[in-house]
Amino acid sequence: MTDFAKGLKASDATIDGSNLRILIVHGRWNAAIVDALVTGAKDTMTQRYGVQSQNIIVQSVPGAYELPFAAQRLIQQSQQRSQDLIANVTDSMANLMDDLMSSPKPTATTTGSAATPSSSSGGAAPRKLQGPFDAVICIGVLIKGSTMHFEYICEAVSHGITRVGLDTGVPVIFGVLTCLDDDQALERAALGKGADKGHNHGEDWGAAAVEMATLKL
Ligand SMILES: Nc1c(NC[C@H](O)[C@H](O)[C@H](O)CO)[nH]c(=O)[nH]c1=O
Ligand SMILES: CC(=O)[C@@H](O)COP(=O)(O)O
Repeated sequence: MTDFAKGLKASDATIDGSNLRILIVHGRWNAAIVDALVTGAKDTMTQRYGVQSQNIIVQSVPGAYELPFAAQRLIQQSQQRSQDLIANVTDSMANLMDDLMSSPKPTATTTGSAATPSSSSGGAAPRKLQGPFDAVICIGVLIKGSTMHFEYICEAVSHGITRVGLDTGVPVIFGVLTCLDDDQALERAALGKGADKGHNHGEDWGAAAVEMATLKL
């Protein structure tokens, strides 16, 4: 990795990520390298940008080829869940207002406490709204073997991840290493065998996710 590239930081550390919900989807091939990349992304988001660890959701899939499908489905489910929660809260508030409007007015002998909403509103206390994901990071490690399988997966995964972001409107960070040998992958997870361990690209992906999430494009 050139020195120039090492100096590139995706975003300004002053960005506040404390209210962000981030999804990390990762493959299980080359697991030791993937795990280092996931840790790099999580640590950067929590330690540098204040993202709360409980707001970083991690989902594994068999391999890189499954990343676009899983990212799309999890984004759609989070968006639907958020819409359902809002609808439930809206219904509960409407029922509560109906109850309040139909309850007898408090008299002078009332003990002075404001009429408390009856439980007939039926709605449970609204759960903490679990909003949709603000950004997604797809993490995988593809290492070329002896056939063209590598090329086909790289092509499918890169196009697939791009399409998920464009189709859902949620920023999806391309966190897939496409390496010709093990050493290239190790060095891009700061696990290199030489004196220079390399640079953990997961850190850059975490920073990019926070920046894209806060841009609210
Ligand atoms: N060779 C690698 C794979 N191959 C598996 C595919 O990603 C996929 O899971 C399988 O073809 C079933 O659909 N995956 C990686 O993540 N990394 C590799 O090096
Ligand atoms: C990226 C791959 O799918 C690759 O590791 C598979 O190896 P091979 O091409 O030798 O089957």
